[in-house]
This record gives sequence, C-alpha cells and structure tokens, in this order.
Amino acid sequence: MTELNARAAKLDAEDPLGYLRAEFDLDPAVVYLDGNSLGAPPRQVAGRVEEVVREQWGRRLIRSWPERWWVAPERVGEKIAPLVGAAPGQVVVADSTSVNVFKALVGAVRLAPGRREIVVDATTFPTDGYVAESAAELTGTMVVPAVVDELDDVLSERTAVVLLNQVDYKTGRLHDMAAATEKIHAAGARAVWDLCHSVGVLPIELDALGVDVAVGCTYKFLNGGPGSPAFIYVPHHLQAEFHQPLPGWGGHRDPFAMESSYAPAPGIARARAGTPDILSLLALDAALEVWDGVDMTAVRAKGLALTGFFIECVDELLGRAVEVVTPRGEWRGHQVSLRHHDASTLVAELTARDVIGDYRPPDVLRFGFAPLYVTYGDALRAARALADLLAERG
Ligand SMILES: Cc1ncc(COP(=O)(O)O)c(C=O)c1O
Ligand SMILES: Nc1c(O)cccc1C(=O)C[C@H](N)C(=O)O
Repeated sequence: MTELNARAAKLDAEDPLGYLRAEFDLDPAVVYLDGNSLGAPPRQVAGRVEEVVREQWGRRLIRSWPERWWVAPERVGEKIAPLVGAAPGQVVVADSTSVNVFKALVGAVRLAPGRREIVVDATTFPTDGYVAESAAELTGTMVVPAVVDELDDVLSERTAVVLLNQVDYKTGRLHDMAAATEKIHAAGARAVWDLCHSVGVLPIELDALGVDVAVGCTYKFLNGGPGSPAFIYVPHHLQAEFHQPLPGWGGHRDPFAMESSYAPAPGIARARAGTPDILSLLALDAALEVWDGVDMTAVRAKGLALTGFFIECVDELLGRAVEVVTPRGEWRGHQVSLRHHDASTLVAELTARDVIGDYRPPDVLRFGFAPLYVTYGDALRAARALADLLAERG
C-alpha cells in the first residue's frame, strides 16, 4: 500500500461525517465528483416522491393544496434558512435561480432609487450576466463588469446593486462576503449574492452580514434533484419595500381571493410568482433531512480537508501535467479545478472509467467534493485515474 493509500484509509476511518455516506443512494463502483452540479440522491427521496404522488396527489387530489402544498415554499425555505444564517421568515423556495436573480436584481435596483449601475462579477456563471443585462434594460440602468478583488475601481454613487458569487463556478475561488458587502454598503449600494456554489459548503451569515438579497440553487450541494427549485432571501427589514418584477398570484397577499389588482403578501411570500413545482419541491424537502444534526463547521472542515488531500494527490501523482486553478489556501469552495489543454477529452475518458467530474470551457476539469458523501478514497482514486490516463498517453 502506498503512503497515499494509507493516508486516505486513515482519513476515512477517522472522518466524523463518514457515517453520512450511507444516507445516499450511490453506485459503489462510481467515484462521484460532480455534486457541485447535480447532488446525489439521499435515500429517503425516492420513497417520499412516490408517497407524494400516490397519497397526496392520488388520494387527497386537489385537497392537498390547502392541506399542505400551498405553504410548502415557505416551509421548505425555513429548512434552508439555518444553512444560510437567516432567521425565520426570510427565505422562500421558488422558481429557478435564473428567475430569482431577475427578481433580486430588479427588486434591489428599486431599493436604490436614483442610481444607475448594476455591477456584476465579470467571471460569473453566464445566466447571472445574461439576466443582469435584461434587468438593466428594463430598469434603465447599465451593467458594469467587475473583478471581485477590485470592487473599489467600480463602486461609486452611481452603483445601485452589486451581484457577486460567493464561490466562483469555474475556479472554485471563495470570495470574502463580509468584506465585499461592507464595501458595497459603504458606497450606498445593495449587495446581492448568488450562493449556488456555497450553500451546503460553509457556514453563511446573511443576517449578520446585512446582505440585502441572496439567491441560490438547491440541486447542487443541497441534493434536491435535477431542476429542484431555487431559493431567495430577503431580510425582514427590506421585505415591505421589496417590489419584485414578477407579481404573479403566488406572491399576492390573498391569492385565493382572485382580486383583479396585485397587492404583495406582507412577508417573504411576496418573492413567489406562480404555482410551486410540488414534486421537485417535496423531493428537496425530503433531501434536506440529511442536514438534521449536521454541524456546518464540520462540513466545512471536511470539505477543505478533502479538497486539500485531492490537491496533494494531484501534486504527487500528476506533477506539472496539470495546473491547479483553485486557490490552495482556505479561500476555496468544495471543488478543485485543474487546467489542461485537452480537458474535455480527459473528462470524457475519466467518466468512461467511472470517475465523474465535469468540463468547463475552454480547458478546465472540475471536481466537486460534497463532504456528506465523498470519501478521501474517492479523491485518491480520481487523481490516480487521471494520472493513469495521462501516463497511457505518454
Ligand atoms: C452561479 C450560478 N448561478 C445560477 C446557476 C443556474 O441557474 P438555474 O438554476 O436557473 O439554471 C448556476 C448553475 O447552473 C450557477 O452555477
Ligand atoms: N443546472 C445545470 C443543468 O440543468 C444541467 C447541467 C449542469 C447544470 C449546472 O448546474 C451547471 C453548474 N451551475 C455549473 O457550475 O457549471
């Protein structure tokens, strides 16, 4: 046994979160390192979805709406709230992240009257940039791209809103939410955070940091399933003024009164738009049960240790054949990105060997390390598989 094998075995044996892997329905033959794109299914989800279809839909039929479904977006939002440092009544699950970015940006621009610029993280996931352009067009503002480390260069009395990612989807870099939010507020602007790659990764403190609006998806580290609905956070003190641009009946103060004019619900429900996607929402509801009693500090510690161990394995087994793009210090999420000119083919070949990561253009191999189910042994096997592939090519 090599030294790396012995280390991986010891780390797995001593892992305080190791017991959680058994809660996921994973193929033991597969090394799954793409939970930063689509999380793995917790075991209880399949049965719960079946029960929802058979009992709640099949037997209770439309009675399920008043009995339990209509308030599910807020109820499931309360399960996400502790994961993002939000007191009750400030998170609702609804729509996709793209739709929520739109609601968040337009709503936040309206909270910054007289200001004409939306600053957007220049390396953001494309949807945020596309949606920001549209939000700017509709609100008479303009988009200003920014390097997150150089916010001072773009912030001014013109800035209405700044949209940033806590963790960059391509490099895995973690940004300093506290420092950036403080700067944004010092400039008199609103801070909107996209938490897609950080929720379920590290302790997040939205209330404590005074974040204005946040959005995030639930199908990555929260394991809600393909297309599970996203969430949006608006703190209590901004809710009354938060006028989002999709005033569907779902966000009305009295939806079933069917009034002819729109009046927003008094609380976070005003961030809803139309009918909730119940099957996906209740799959997410079941998936979130795995977080019960899990300490986010332990999750973060394991995520850093796992990604750190993977980087060590890459250094030792691959040397300079690839470039580690992800920061080696603590400012990273739970993914490691490697640069190689033939990244796309390598990812396909790794998948054929049951090691699943993903490719992001033009030259990045991305590996996600979900601490609830990825092992140190998985990290080593992935690095070794990549090293073997490159060795076979000579
Ligand atoms: C940072 C970020 N924002 C948004 C999205 C996706 O938005 P949607 O859930 O609407 O597809 C993703 C991933 O798909 C993402 O990585
Ligand atoms: N949302 C996705 C989808 O519907 C299909 C494939 C991938 C995704 C993703 O989530 C991509 C992901 N946000 C990323 O960081 O690249």
